[in-house]
Amino acid sequence: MSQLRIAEVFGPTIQGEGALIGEPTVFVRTGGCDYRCAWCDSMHAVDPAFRHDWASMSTDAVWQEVQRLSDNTPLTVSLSGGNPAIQDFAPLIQLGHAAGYRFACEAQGSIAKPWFGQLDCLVLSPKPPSSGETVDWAAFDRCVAAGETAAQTVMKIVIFDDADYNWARDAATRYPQLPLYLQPGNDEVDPSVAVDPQALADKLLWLVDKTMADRWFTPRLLPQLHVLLWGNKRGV
Ligand SMILES: C[S@@+](CC[C@H](N)C(=O)[O-])C[C@H]1O[C@@H](n2cnc3c(N)ncnc32)[C@H](O)[C@@H]1O
Ligand SMILES: Nc1nc2[nH]cc(C(=O)O)c2c(=O)[nH]1
Ligand code: SF4
Ligand SMILES: [Mg+2]
Repeated sequence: MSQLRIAEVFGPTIQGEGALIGEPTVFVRTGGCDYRCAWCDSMHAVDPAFRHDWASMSTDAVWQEVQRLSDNTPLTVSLSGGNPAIQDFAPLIQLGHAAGYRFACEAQGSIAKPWFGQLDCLVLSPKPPSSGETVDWAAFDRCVAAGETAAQTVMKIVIFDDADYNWARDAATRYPQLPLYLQPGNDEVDPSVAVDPQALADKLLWLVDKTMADRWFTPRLLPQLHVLLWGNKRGV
C-alpha cells in the first residue's frame, strides 16, 4: 500500500466548520500543499519548513491510529491538510467504509482525485482574492465532476472583506447545484496568540448583516466553532 505524508492525526473532536459542523470527527491532516494562502491557519501542514514534523505512514498505520483514537467506534474521518488531494486515500476510505466509518474531505479544488467519488462529504473551498491565490476553474470543475458519486459535495468560502464577498457571489452563480457555506476569516492564526472572541463574533455579524441586506438567502453562514472553543490550539 502507498505511503502517506501525515502532519497529524487527532480527535475525536467536533467538526468546527461547514456542512458537518458539530459532528464527532477524527482528523487526518496531510503534509504539503500546492497553495500558500496568505491567511492559512494550518501552515504547519503546508510550509516545508515543518516537514521534519511530518510522518511517512502506511495506509494501515493511519487506519490503526484512527481506530485507536475512536476506540474502534465508527465515526466521521475528515481528510484535511495541506491539500489531501495530493495523495491517494482510496485504500484508507475502502478500509474505513468496510468498518462503518464515514469520510469527509476538505480540499481547495485545485487537484481532482478519483477517490473524491467514494466520499460521504466532499468540501471544496475555492480561495477568494484575499488569499493571494487564483482559482483555476477548469481544475475546480474536474474536482466537482470527480465528486459526482460522493454522497454530497458542498462549497465553503472564507470571507475576509468586501472583495471576497463579491467574489463569493460570482462563485455561487457558477455552481448553483452546490450547497454553499460562508465562514468569516480568522486573521489571527498564530497558535501562541489568544483569539479575541468578540472580534470573531463581529466578523460573523458583519457577514450576516451584509448577506441579509443583499437579500442573498442561498448560503449558510457559520463561525469556525472550534476556534470559538479552543482558539488556534492545534489538535482540536
Ligand atoms: C487549512 S484548510 C485545509 C484544506 C484545503 N487545503 C483547503 O484550503 O480547503 C481547511 C479549511 O480551513 C479554512 N481556513 C484556512 N485558514 C483560515 C482562516 N485564517 N480563517 C478561516 N478559515 C480558514 C480553509 O479555507 C479551508 O476551508
Ligand atoms: N475541530 C476542527 N474542525 C475543523 N474543520 C476544518 C478543520 C481543518 O483544519 O481542516 C478543522 C480543525 O482543524 N478542527
Ligand atoms: S489551500 Fe488550504 S492548506 Fe493550503 S495554504 Fe490554503 S488554506 Fe492552507
Ligand atoms: Mg483548520
